[in-house]
Amino acid sequence: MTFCKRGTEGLIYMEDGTLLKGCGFGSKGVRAGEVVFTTAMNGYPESMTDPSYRGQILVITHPLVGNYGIPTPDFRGGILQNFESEQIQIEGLVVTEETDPSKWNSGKSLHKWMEEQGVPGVSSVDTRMIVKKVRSQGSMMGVIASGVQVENPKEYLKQRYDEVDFTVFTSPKSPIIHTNTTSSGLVVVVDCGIKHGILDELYKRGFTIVRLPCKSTAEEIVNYSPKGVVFGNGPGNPNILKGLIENFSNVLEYKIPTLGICLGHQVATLSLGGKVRKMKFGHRAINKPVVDVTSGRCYISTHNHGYGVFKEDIPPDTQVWFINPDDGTVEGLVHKRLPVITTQFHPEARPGPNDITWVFDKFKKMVVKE
Ligand SMILES: NC(=O)CC[C@H](N)C(=O)O
Repeated sequence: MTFCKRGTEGLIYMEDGTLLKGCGFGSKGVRAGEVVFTTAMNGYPESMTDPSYRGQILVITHPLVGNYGIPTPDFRGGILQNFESEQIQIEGLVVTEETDPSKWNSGKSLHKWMEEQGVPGVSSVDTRMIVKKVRSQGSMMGVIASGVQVENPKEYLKQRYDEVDFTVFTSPKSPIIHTNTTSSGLVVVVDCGIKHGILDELYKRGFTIVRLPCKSTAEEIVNYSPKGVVFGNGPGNPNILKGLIENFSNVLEYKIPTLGICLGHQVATLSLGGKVRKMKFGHRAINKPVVDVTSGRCYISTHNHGYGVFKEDIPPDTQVWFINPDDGTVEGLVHKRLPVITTQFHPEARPGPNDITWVFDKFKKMVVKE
C-alpha cells in the first residue's frame, strides 16, 4: 500500500474497466466526468478554473503539480488576472505527485484550495498509463474518488459528457458589465463560461465589455448597440447548443464585427453551414503549433478542445485562416463577405505563450473601422 501524505486513499476508474488506486487529496468525494489530459507543464490555477473544462476530470501529465501553490485572486476592472473564473471548474484532478508550495506569492496549497472548493484529487497513479489508454482508445468517461470507499465506480457513470449542456452551470444568469474609461467602444461577449484572459485582452484594448448569458437572443445582443461581438469559449458539445447556433446566424444579419474563440469558432462553423466533430482525444496543451496560412508563419498556442473542424467540413463562403500542422484540423476561419473571424486555439493564452494575442488587435481594427 502506498503511503498517502494526506492520510486518504483515492482512485480513478475509466469506462474501459481500468481501475487505478492511489492517494486522495483535496476534498473528499466522488465525481464522474470525461477523462482528458493536458501536457501543459504549468498554469494549473488557470486550467482548473477554465469553464471549458466543466464536466471533465483533468489529468496533468507534468509529474509534479502544486510547486508554486495557488495565488490570491487579483482583479483589474472586475476581471481576474490570475484565474480564468471565480471557481474550480474541473470535476477532479489526477496527477503523479501533488506537492506543497514554495513560492513568494503562493496564497495556499493546491490541496487546501481543492478542499475548500469541494473538488477531489488523486495522486500517486501512473498518469502516463491513463494518457496512453485515452490516446489509443479515444476519450472515455471516468470516475474519481478521494477519501471515500467506492465499491462499484461504474454506478456513477450515468451521463454521457457529449449529451449534457454544461453552459447552464458556467454562463452568468444576468448581464455583467466591465466599464472602461478609455473609449474603443462597447463589445458584447456572449458568455457561455468566458475565460477571464479573453475579457482581459479586450479590456486592455480599451473596450467596455457587456457579458450576456449564453442563451441571449440576437435582439438582446444588438440592444446594447455593440461595435463588436465575441462568441467565446465554453464547455461541452457544440452540436447540442442549437439556440446558440441560431443566435450566431441572427447576429450575422446585423453585420457587426464578430470574433469567435474556441466554442465560438465551432458555433460559427455550425451556424455558417459547416460541421464540427468529436476528435479522438482532443488537444489540451500550451505548446501546440498553428500555421497562419495567409503568412505561412507558425505560432505556438494554447489549446483546450475536444471537438474540431476538419478540412472537409468548413462552411461555404469562408476561408481557412489557421491550420494545425500536426493533424490538419482547421484552427481559424475568415468569412469572405462578412466581418467574422474565428480561432479554435486560445489567443489570450492563459496559461500559455503570448505569441498570438495580436488576434485581438486584428479584431479591434475591424471594430474601429466599422
Ligand atoms: N475551450 C473551448 O471553448 C472548448 C470548446 C468545446 N467545448 C470543445 O471541447 O471542443
